[in-house]
Amino acid sequence: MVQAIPKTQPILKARGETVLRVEGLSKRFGGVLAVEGVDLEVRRGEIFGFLGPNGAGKTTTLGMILGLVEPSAGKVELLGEPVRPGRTHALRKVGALLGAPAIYPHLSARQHLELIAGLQGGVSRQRVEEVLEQVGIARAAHRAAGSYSTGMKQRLGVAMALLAEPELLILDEPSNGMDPSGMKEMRELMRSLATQGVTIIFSSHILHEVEQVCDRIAVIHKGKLVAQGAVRDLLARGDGVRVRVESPEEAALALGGLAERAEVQGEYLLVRGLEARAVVTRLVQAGLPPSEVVPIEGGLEELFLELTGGGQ
Ligand SMILES: Nc1ncnc2c1ncn2[C@@H]1O[C@H](COP(=O)(O)OP(=O)(O)OP(=O)(O)O)[C@@H](O)[C@H]1O
Repeated sequence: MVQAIPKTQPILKARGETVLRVEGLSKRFGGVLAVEGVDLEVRRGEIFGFLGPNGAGKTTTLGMILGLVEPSAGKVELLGEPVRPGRTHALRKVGALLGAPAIYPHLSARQHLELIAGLQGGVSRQRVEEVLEQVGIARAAHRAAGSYSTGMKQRLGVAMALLAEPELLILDEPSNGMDPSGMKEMRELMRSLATQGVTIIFSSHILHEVEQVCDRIAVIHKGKLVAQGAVRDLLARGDGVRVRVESPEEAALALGGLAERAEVQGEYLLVRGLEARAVVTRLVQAGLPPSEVVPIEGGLEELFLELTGGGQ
């Protein structure tokens, strides 16, 4: 279980202020345009999910945000400061875990953290203990990390990223390789950290994971951003209404421009992005009154599959 902890969290700054702004970010690797014109905005205190199928460009984007990968175009502003590889003060306030953490199997979790504390300087012994509690591995902190489960190793990785009391935590596929209970623990850990004031950006190709824990998400597909917004708004976008009409094709034309999407399905028309009442009103005005109106709860999964062409 994740334990609620410290009294020493630094973040009492205004929730909602922008901590990360990404504009027109692109990255080309030779002939591959891995990231193309991505815009992102992440606000303080939120858990922001960066969702996309394998190879969509998530890791490359996070690498550019962290100043590890030089963008081909566009800009990144972290905590109000432009990110330039190798010389960005704001990066000191950012903790990151990209991929599996570097773990020495014979060292305990506590020894890992003490080692990093020594290298970073200015990190107290008390902070090491706080972080162990914070990620929920205090009781196993004396054991050799080689004996830890995948979930515990990831927690240790998060603990390492938290040592310097970051304002922003960036996690690339933190649940990769975990079983469902490990993934649940990671979600609980993220929630617990967010309530302590840490802003979190994490990437995932698993919709379910993102949907359950995030305030807002961005969906990337083939290097391009295809959606960004509050989870509840995107959920609503996946919803729709199915109407039975005499001529679904004519009805689709009548709704053209008003609805986000209108798709003919046999005798029915599936309409998204427009309330049932507005659909009916418009169809009646067009002389095409529906004989049946059925609300559809598509949800995020349907939207995600549509946006990414079914790719996970
Ligand atoms: N150093 C590199 N050199 C060449 N191509 C690269 C490099 N890094 C990434 N790519 C390519 O860029 C694209 C995006 O890769 P990226 O790793 O950012 O995707 P991802 O969404 O993180 O995927 P995954 O979930 O599989 O890690 C892929 O086509 C990948 O092959």
